[in-house]
Amino acid sequence: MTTPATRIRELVVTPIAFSDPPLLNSGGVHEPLALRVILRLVLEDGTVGLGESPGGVTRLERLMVAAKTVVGMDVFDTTAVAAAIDAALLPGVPSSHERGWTTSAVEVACLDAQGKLLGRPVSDLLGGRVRDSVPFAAYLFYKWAEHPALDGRPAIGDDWPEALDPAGIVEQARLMQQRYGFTSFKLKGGVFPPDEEIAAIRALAEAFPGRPLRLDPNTAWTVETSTYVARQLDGVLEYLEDPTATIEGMASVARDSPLPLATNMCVIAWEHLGPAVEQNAIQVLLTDHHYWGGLRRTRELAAVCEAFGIALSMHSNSHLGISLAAMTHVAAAIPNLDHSCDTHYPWNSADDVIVPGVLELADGEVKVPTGPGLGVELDTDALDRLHRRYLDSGVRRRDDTGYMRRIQPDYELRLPRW
Ligand SMILES: O=C([O-])[C@@H](O)[C@@H](O)[C@H](O)[C@@H](O)C(=O)[O-]
Ligand SMILES: [Mg+2]
Repeated sequence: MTTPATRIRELVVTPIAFSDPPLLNSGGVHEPLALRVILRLVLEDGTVGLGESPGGVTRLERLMVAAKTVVGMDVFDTTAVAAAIDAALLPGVPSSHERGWTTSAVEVACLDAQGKLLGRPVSDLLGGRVRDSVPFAAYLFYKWAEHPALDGRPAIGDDWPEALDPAGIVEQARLMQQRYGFTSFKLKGGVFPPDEEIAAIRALAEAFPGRPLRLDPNTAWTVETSTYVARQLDGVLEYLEDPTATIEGMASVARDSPLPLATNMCVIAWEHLGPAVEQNAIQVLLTDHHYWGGLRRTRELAAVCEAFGIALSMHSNSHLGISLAAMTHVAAAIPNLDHSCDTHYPWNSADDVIVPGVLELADGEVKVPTGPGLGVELDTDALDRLHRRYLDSGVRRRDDTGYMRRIQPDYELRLPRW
């Protein structure tokens, strides 16, 4: 009997490390290296599907379990592939959200391989694209000019100036606009006292009149502070993202907030949707295929949001081009994408693992690739280089707080802080 060409022969799992600037958030500061894992799903006929997952040793170990589980399965059986990985992880990983990170990355690699076999873009496998390009927002961060010299290592600079006050944030927004043409802006807050961040948003509103603005302090505020900020920025922000923790906390803010509230923190698994809807805790969901079960499940999530009148946006973490391609395909296939998507890509794109040329951020948008699968090609030299960097660096998990403490020993993580 011959082996079907669509059978999965191997899943190659490669951890990588790439440069990241000193971006500040409510939990500390980004380290000089960020971690991801690149997947190559190899079929019996030699077709290779690409995937990209957030890194860190825990996620890596789970992907290694997935790599053993999927061998011999058919690449078109994505539901069975996800169920098999889920079952293999379940004994040690009770959280469906946590298991979702692994199944999602493998699903993207399966869809890339399917598209290559069929000669069709992934967006076609998701029902077809409803837009030819996907809008993204500039993701603004308070940042230091450079990673300071530490433990004998010299300082590490980058091509974005320091941004620690409203003028610095406006300058960063102008650069983002010049370099990528963004027309909407998100500020990562939770770094300075709320009135300083309100001032930064007001400065952006003055510099970019009529442009959509958002603020996301990653739960740095109490319910009272969140309500205060929402009232201050009524008519200025399109939405306020995760001002405070938990569905209950967000529901309390929502009762008194004139602004829509958005989340990528308190509604992160299917079982959270019921309580969030019952309590009217959120008006916008930032979806993320990396943990919602992949691209098809994200499409389904969009339909659920439509049913309950929840608007849709998209979340991002530090990522490279395979993830950007996957985000672009799924966003292209979702009719009710109500807001431009987040992306960290400008902060990290210099170190990408894909061959340049297909995915370009221009005019604040990414054109949906029309080639087979995700439409991007792996740069294997870049992959080898970033894998070596991972091996040599010794960095094995993201630790924004620990890194901040090495620079400012009296730094304390407090959520809420204000
Ligand atoms: O990279 C960061 O510092 C962000 O805060 C990230 O960790 C968040 O996951 C994300 O961007 C968000 O919207 O909350
Ligand atoms: Mg967020």
